[in-house]
Amino acid sequence: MTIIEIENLTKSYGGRTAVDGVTLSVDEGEIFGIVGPNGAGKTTTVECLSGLRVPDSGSIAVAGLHPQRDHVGLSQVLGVQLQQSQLPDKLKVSEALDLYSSFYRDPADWQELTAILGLEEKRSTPFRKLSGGQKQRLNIALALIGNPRVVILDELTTGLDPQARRNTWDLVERIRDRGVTVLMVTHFMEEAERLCDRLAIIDRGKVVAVDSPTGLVARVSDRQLIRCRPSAPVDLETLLAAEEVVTAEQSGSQLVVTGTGNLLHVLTSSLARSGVVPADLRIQRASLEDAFIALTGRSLED
Ligand SMILES: Nc1ncnc2c1ncn2[C@@H]1O[C@H](COP(=O)(O)OP(=O)(O)OP(=O)(O)O)[C@@H](O)[C@H]1O
Repeated sequence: MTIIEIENLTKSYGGRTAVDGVTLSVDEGEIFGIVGPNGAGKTTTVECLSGLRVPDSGSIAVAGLHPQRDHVGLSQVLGVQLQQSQLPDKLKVSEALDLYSSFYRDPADWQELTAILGLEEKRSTPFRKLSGGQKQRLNIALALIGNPRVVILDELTTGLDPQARRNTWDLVERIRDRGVTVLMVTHFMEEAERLCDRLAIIDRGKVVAVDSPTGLVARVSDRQLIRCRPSAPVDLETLLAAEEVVTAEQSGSQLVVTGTGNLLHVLTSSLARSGVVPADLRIQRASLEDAFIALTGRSLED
């Protein structure tokens, strides 16, 4: 079932187009990513979705609600964690959670949320004394406090160290496991690849492609490259006879095979039939980053 529907959304700032005809739909229960370089229009899109900005044209529905007309209803079904949200320095974690709970008819149990988010020990700590990761987790708790059906997470892991980033990914999966639809904005390809069921690549205000991470990679290339060190010389002719194998070369002790489909199975079973054991076997495939470059003509850092 579709829970977010965006059709032909446009938004300009002083004559400069930030979002240029974006059409997207997000299914209930999925983790959907919006990926694109700085300035692509990602934040503007989610700000329009959450009712913080008024679009120039186009239509938006979240759980059937209109972000401007049904603002009060929307706030009960949508939780938002925006980039760089700030709380007053002296506000304690428990005070922030109490305050936000009071905005909702049926708030979540924030004691449970702080336990899930690893903030139990920080309940009496003022906002300014929290680390970057703890602030992020508090912002996530505040986005979840209203028991939303949909949560928007914008650049959730920017500024976090690799460990904190991985912990946050686990957390996003746990949020989805609670039945919440997650719409996340990111410019980290690894994050999108790891977490998102589907994602939209946005570039210069337009949607370039929408698909699963593997679907996007396959659009660009399903070519794989396998390297290994076989325990005995390999009959390359036999390997090349397989439909999946495109090239097979032996250089020194290394065997390098490229191909498509279930290449790994074809290679390992062929070697096994001749009693050859492949050591140090490594597979390389195109990455989401490669797909992004092929689809947009530039890298995320451009
Ligand atoms: N309030 C504003 N006033 C004027 N221009 C703006 C405003 N907000 C965004 N823009 C411009 O609109 C374009 C899209 O910005 P937006 O923040 O939506 O992109 P983004 O993809 O989220 O980028 P980032 O990852 O850097 O946040 C950019 O060119 C940006 O400079």
